[in-house]
Amino acid sequence: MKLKEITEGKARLLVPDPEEYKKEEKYDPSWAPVFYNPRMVFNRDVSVVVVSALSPKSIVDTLSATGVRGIRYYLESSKTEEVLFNDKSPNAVELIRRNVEVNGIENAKVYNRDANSLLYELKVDYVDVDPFGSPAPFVLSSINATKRGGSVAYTATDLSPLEGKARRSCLRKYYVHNQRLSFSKEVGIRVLVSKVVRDSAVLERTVVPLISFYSDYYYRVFFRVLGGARRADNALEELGYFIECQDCGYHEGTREKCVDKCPYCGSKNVKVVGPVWLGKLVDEEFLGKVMSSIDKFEYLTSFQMVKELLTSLRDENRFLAYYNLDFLASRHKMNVPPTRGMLECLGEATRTHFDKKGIKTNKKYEEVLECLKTSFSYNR
Ligand SMILES: C[S@@+](CC[C@H](N)C(=O)[O-])C[C@H]1O[C@@H](n2cnc3c(N)ncnc32)[C@H](O)[C@@H]1O
Ligand SMILES: [Zn+2]
Repeated sequence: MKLKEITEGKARLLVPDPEEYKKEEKYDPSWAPVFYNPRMVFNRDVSVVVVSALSPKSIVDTLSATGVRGIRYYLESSKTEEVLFNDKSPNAVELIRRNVEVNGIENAKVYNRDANSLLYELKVDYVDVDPFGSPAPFVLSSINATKRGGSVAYTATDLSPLEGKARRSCLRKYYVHNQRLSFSKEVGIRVLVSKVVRDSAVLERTVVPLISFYSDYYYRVFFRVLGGARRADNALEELGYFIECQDCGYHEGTREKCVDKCPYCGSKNVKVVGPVWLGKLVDEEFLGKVMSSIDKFEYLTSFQMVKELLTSLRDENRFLAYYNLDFLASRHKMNVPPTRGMLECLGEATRTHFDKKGIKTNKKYEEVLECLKTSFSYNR
């Protein structure tokens, strides 16, 4: 394997040299013998910051590839007592061993196993699941491998099922009846949380979302894992459905599955999606802890972006499901209103990191529509 040395965060890493694996001057990380994607640096930077607030004693980097995550958590988050690395690819394992040595990681164990079978043999404080595509095949085993009170994180890059484009795939992987809605960027993450809540309940455990976000082409969610059938039952109570009227643009989250007409305008042209997570996507106390120690991560290349993301997550956490202004305006045959004007008009409202054209508010739908008309007169 032709390698190149790079740095990411505080780690020195040997990764496949992209120049060697190009095809017709193009490069895709999946063409190299071991996967390393520079587009995921932001995901890893946020993860380093979050894992630092979790301060786990033992970590498993379940799908390690180059080992970058486990190495960075050890160097930048907390000197954990034990870091376990795993990948089913022998090439990856060889590279992980070299990278572990280059970075002087003591207490590392490197496995060359199928992730699911390994996870059923472990109990650790923090499990990281960063797969190709969907994390669904690893949810049960990773929840099982997390100690009570510990944490687990998932990356999902399979946006097509999660956002309701690949509907059958969404049903297979997540058992959610999904379809395209104007706020599907947020629906997608709530489909993922719903799956993790339901799988945890099977094990008489539950999960509390600590930090959940969307970026670029993936979702990332960190959960606290708690024990107890009663808690699992309570979490299931927070699942429900989104309905969206295709005529007037009204939407809501509801426990009611059989909605056949729009509660606002009476139209039958209504889409229903679910079961989705209708609870909070962020634990505000935990987010406060993360933000209070953010300054020690000033060295991160994406430091400003991480701060902006955390601030946005804090601001939008009190609202459920954003309105996409393009969609609303098109339903009412109007020009798209200025976002600033809408925010000023509504008062109790915020932008959302899910969508540049999105706003979140808990104002009544009548008021949203009123602002759609008047927001043009606000200062831009
Ligand atoms: C997206 S890559 C991981 C990237 C890495 N976490 C990072 O941040 O750069 C997924 C890795 O999972 C490995 N993999 C896929 N299925 C697996 C399985 N069932 N058990 C163990 N490893 C697996 C692949 O070989 C690949 O290296
Ligand atoms: Zn309607």
